[in-house]
Amino acid sequence: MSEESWAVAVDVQEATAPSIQVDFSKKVDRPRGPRDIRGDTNGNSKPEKTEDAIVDMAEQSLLNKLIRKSLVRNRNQVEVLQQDPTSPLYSVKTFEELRLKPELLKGVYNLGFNRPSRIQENALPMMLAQPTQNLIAQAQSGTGKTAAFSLAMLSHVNPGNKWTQCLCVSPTYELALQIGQVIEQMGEFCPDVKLAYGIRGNRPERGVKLQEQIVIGTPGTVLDWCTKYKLIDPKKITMFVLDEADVMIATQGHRDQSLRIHRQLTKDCQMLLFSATFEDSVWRFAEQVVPDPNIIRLKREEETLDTIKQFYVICREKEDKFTSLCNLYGCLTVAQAMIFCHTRKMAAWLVSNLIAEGHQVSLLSGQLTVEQRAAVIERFRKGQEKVLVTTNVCSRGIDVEQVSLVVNFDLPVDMAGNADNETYLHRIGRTGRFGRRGFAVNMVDSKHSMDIINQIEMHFNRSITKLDTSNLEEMEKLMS
Ligand SMILES: Nc1ncnc2c1ncn2[C@@H]1O[C@H](COP(=O)(O)OP(=O)(O)OP(=O)(O)O)[C@@H](O)[C@H]1O
Repeated sequence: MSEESWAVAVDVQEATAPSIQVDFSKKVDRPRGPRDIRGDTNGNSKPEKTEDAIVDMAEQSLLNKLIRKSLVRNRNQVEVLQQDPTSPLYSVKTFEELRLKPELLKGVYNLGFNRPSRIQENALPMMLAQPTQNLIAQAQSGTGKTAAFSLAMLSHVNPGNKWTQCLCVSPTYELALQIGQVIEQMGEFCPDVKLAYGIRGNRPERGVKLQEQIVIGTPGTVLDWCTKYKLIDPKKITMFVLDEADVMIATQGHRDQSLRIHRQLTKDCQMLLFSATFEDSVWRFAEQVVPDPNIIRLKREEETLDTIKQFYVICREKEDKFTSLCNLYGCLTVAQAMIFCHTRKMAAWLVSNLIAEGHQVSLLSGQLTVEQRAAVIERFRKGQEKVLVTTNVCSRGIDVEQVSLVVNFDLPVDMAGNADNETYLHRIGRTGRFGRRGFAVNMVDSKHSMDIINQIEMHFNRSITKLDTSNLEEMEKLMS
């Protein structure tokens, strides 16, 4: 089990224990060619994901969508593997070059998109090409995948034909709604193109074929609509989009339903598959669903420790850690800080103590709904609270540019109690971004946690300096 799912398990256990209530209102890889995507050559397989981890993946995707207001910066080059390497590779720098219908172009500009994102530059011409081409695209969340396939669907349909032509499946009800919203906004000036939501609770009349050209939904309902209720004729589907493939295949049922929908489509149907990550299992699934694919991949921008000063503070127990934290915070002119705890209970304890000290703190906890979490992040982003306390599980994907201090109140460890270097990098890589300077402070409360600091130092080959938070002068000097 990964540290993340382990921490989820800890949180689940803790959920049954009485928790401290905080009143916020008071204070507030590997890319492989089309012919080379079969299985893992090392024979390695990742452990099965737990149910919690699956829920967490879908929730994380939704959270990302809710909090994201603009494209994620990424300076990496897009990798393109064409099915036919001899065919010219088209990429566009403007939306005009795509020769979209004027009303669709108007919708794109109306969303505030001035030019295609990196992944869109290559993906859009491929998705709109004639004869049609299949595509597998991988890029992290926030790089413009949803906008890309929404545009492709809106451009693809013939509004004069009153039947479903594009099918898009997404892992959850909420994610489907989010995609639908993008399609609706982008298609605002295309009144003849209609969209239906194939999600639970939505029951059009049985046996009467839908007139909507685009259907977006979850695999179970969409499958029912195709087979049981006969609302859609799968043979008339000419574009099939599978979004968030990594989240989809994490649930066996979704995976099978997606394959059953796919099996009813014709071989001429254009297949498009999107995923934020690409483990081997995703590749194997993609291979089943997308024959003869073009592949586009945008690597994640590497996180780096280069612009981050790292420290550790020796403490005894949590009260002592708390005092150190207050000293530290008092000494620094910190824009914003993120503090990581291992469990929900510890995070709640810390928040209540910080609030009692008069700090403006928010808590990002697994007990909150996704919408509440999005609201907490949004407030933090706007600077309404300067400190965000969180567990690792809740914090993935949060980019707040003005964070200049990250505190590991609890150090990141794996199941065996060893340093979790990847999580360490994720956490502190949030600060010191885009050339800014950042600080990371690690609380060390045992010999074991000192060993972890040593492991982290060795792993990254960067020294972590001892800091005495009771010595203001020294601290100011070191952190200046
Ligand atoms: N060409 C563009 N120009 C400006 N903004 C864009 C462009 N394309 C997308 N965006 C915006 O960037 C954000 C991320 O885009 P989008 O949701 O399409 O990315 P994604 O890769 O699908 O990520 P996620 O899976 O998290 O939704 C959205 O707020 C979207 O409106």
